[in-house]
Amino acid sequence: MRLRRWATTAATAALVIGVTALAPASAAQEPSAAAPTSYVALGDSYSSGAGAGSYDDASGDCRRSAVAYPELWADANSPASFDFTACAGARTDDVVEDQLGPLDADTTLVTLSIGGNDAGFGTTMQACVLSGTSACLGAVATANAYITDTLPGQLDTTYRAIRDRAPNAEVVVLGYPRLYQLNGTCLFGISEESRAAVNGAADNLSETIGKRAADHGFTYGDVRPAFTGHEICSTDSWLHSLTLPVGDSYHPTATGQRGGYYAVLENLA
Ligand SMILES: CCCCCCCCCCCCCCCC(=O)Oc1ccc([N+](=O)[O-])cc1
Repeated sequence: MRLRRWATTAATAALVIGVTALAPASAAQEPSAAAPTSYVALGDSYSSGAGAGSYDDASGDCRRSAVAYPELWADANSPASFDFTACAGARTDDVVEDQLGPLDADTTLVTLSIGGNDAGFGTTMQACVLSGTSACLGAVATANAYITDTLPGQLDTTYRAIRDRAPNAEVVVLGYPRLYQLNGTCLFGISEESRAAVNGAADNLSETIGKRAADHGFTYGDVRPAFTGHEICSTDSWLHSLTLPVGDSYHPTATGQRGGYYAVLENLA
């Protein structure tokens, strides 16, 4: 074996010239150790950690949290490089235009959640909260039609751009939780019928994202099981209900980032 012969030759040379510690033996005998991990975290507010607190001041309106799942993964796995470009409010085209800078052929891991804002997460929840059940059901129907008809193509474009820029990376796409525990312990808020409809849209969104990810050879992490029992109206919610100011509304708490998102990612990458 060429490398073993090189190691023997080097050891001999070391003896001849009187060097006793040229290199650790393991370094010479394991030249193909795994390449260092280079991690890039893309996506929207569910990935930036809006709602979790401990924001990086420098991230401004992107609201990147020190306890968002990408930071938790980086803390636990000490990648050689870590770039966190996820941003609250991001849509698919924002990822392509603003977030892919750090990706290159050395990138080994990419994670993201994306698609909820394209599908109208904010306007849908606003209709549900402010305008009653019938408006909510209408807004959810509009979101479902978008998720079925338009979002798949937008995800394809985004995933292709990621693969082009990071040809060697494992790409882990994370979905979204159901927001509500049905028949739970909610004293106020939207109607039970509206809650069920919103959950249905969350399922449609997660299933659509999972299918597109699989078709691109990406790994999909379904967070719905991890959040089960921790939805709004449960007694141990990992999601904010309506908050003031509204920016944290319907987003994971710090516990949700850890127990819902990071736990799923750590099992996959
Ligand atoms: C799409 C249909 C709505 C039905 C509900 C589905 C439930 C779960 C899906 C969650 C999708 C969340 C997408 C990401 C949310 C996001 O970035 O929120 C923002 C957070 C903050 C801002 N902002 O401007 O500060 C804007 C948006």
